[in-house]
Amino acid sequence: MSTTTQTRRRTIRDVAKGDVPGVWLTAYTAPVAQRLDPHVDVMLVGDSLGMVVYGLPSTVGVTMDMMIAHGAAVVRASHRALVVVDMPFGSYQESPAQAFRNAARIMAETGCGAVKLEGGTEMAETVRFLTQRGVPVCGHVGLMPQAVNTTGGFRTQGRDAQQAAKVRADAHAIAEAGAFAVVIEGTVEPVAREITTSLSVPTIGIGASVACDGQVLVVDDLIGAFGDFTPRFVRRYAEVGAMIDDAVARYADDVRHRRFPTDAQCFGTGR
Ligand SMILES: Nc1nc(=O)c2c([nH]1)NC[C@@H]1CN(c3ccc(C(=O)N[C@@H](CCC(=O)O)C(=O)O)cc3)CN21
Ligand SMILES: CC(C)C(=O)C(=O)O
Ligand SMILES: [Mg+2]
Repeated sequence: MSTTTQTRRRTIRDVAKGDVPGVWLTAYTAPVAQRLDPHVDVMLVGDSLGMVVYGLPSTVGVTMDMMIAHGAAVVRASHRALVVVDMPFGSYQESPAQAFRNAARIMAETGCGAVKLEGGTEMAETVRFLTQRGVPVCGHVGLMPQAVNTTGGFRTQGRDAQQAAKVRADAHAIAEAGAFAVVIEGTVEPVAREITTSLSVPTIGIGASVACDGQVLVVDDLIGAFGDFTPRFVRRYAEVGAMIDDAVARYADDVRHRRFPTDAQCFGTGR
């Protein structure tokens, strides 16, 4: 028996609704997962990796194989946080059976503790099908990036009464179907607050106000490592992009002026 502190990995029971807000962040790679693991409750292997890691214009082109490769890396590099893997576009919308087949493959091949899928009332039957068969599901309502081609852009949801009613109905349907948590993205505060008050499972906000039971962000956004755009809901806690620029510029200058390498970086000079 090890004498070091052994903490078993968080499960969906450990991230239930509570007084202390849940800390969720995306992670796509082993080195990042290793750093986040001590600090967060949940690491989300988000399909945002398509835009952040692969330079795709949206999350629509993300594949099962991409999610599985990154999900497995994040699970390998962590031991404490619950790992949730996004189901990519096209892997679950067809039928509950298709969703189960792909969710089971994600869980078996990554070792993650849960999957997440986007959708509201139309996905409730699928969420019920999965949760009744051993697949913990996190919902995702409000701004649903995989629907970018039907919504015509990444648009905040719930600003008018009709939209607000839809986001509310979506969150309730998914929770009622057995989701252990519901991500609310890009939704105005009154709607997020009402949903949070009326659900028994935690709401996890991203651009959905402090009223939610927890928060999630794309980690590259919060450390300033993603430069293509910065949604209004992001707070930058570091400027890693600028640090990389500076480091690489200095390296390039040193190489061009033969200041790198020096003897300290060599295995023997014969001098
Ligand atoms: N790096 C990154 N961060 C994310 O949060 C993220 C991704 N990628 N990729 C997948 C989706 C796409 N997301 C996005 C993308 C753009 C906006 C955006 O431009 N929003 C505008 C205006 C929205 C409005 O007012 O309707 C903004 O100013 O925030 C928001 C969410 C969130 N997700
Ligand atoms: C931002 C979160 C909620 C997400 O779905 C993702 O990163 O793909
Ligand atoms: Mg996603």
